[in-house]
Amino acid sequence: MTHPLRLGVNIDHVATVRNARGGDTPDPVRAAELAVRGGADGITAHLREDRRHITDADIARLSAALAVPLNLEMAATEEMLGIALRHRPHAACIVPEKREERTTEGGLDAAGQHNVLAPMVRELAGANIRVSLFIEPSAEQVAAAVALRAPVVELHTGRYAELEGDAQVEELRRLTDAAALAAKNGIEVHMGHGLTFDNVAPVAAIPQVRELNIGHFLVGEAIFVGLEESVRRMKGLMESAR
Ligand SMILES: CC(=O)[C@@H](O)[C@H](O)COP(=O)(O)O
Ligand SMILES: NCC(=O)COP(=O)(O)O
Repeated sequence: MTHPLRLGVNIDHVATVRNARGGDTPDPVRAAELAVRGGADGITAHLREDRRHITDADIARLSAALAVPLNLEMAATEEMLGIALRHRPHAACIVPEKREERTTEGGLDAAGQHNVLAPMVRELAGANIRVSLFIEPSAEQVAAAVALRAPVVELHTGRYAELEGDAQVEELRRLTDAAALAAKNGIEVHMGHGLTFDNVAPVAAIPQVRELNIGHFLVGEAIFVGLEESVRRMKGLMESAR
């Protein structure tokens, strides 16, 4: 059975533009509302340790204002766990962070960080927060998510987005295989990072995928057509691919 495919719109880079001048505009909350009008099923926001874009105040305002689920992306730290437990978003996605990175460069090493992640997953789940692990599309990392009893994985599509030709086809096969393995083990499958109008369809066509999280491209496209329209077009491409 092919489930309906949800779109989570990541509004990090609305905050990037806002922070460029240190003012209040463009407002990420207004962006979230426009994304929802365009068909977003949820909003994703990454509160990075360095607060380079989304801030603690943004998370508080989004938590109060959103009519759709908030997916908080967070590093596996005590600080971020405390913030998540305080705001209790619908979902929390644990992602790797490296200070010097320009953007997320890969998935969480769930296999190598089992002992760090296990109590965090338990505490978030105990607070009725749907926990997701942002991992590479590999059997090892899917097995680690099973061992951690994570209800959701988000498979990293950044490599797929960067590759071309046969290498991209091979990465799509890795994503397809990892999605099937995760679903077979009762884990809900999401995907995200680097997805665009041009590359989303083959990912959206993977039957086990329940949610795509897309941000940077949509915010960039919004400069030309507006965020509501860029979200609407992405949603249409996702629905046509199913
Ligand atoms: C985890 C992921 O792929 C993105 O959602 C993440 O937010 C990327 O970090 P930046 O938004 O800072 O590029
Ligand atoms: N987890 C992926 C996400 O939220 C958005 O990633 P991107 O589309 O900004 O690359």
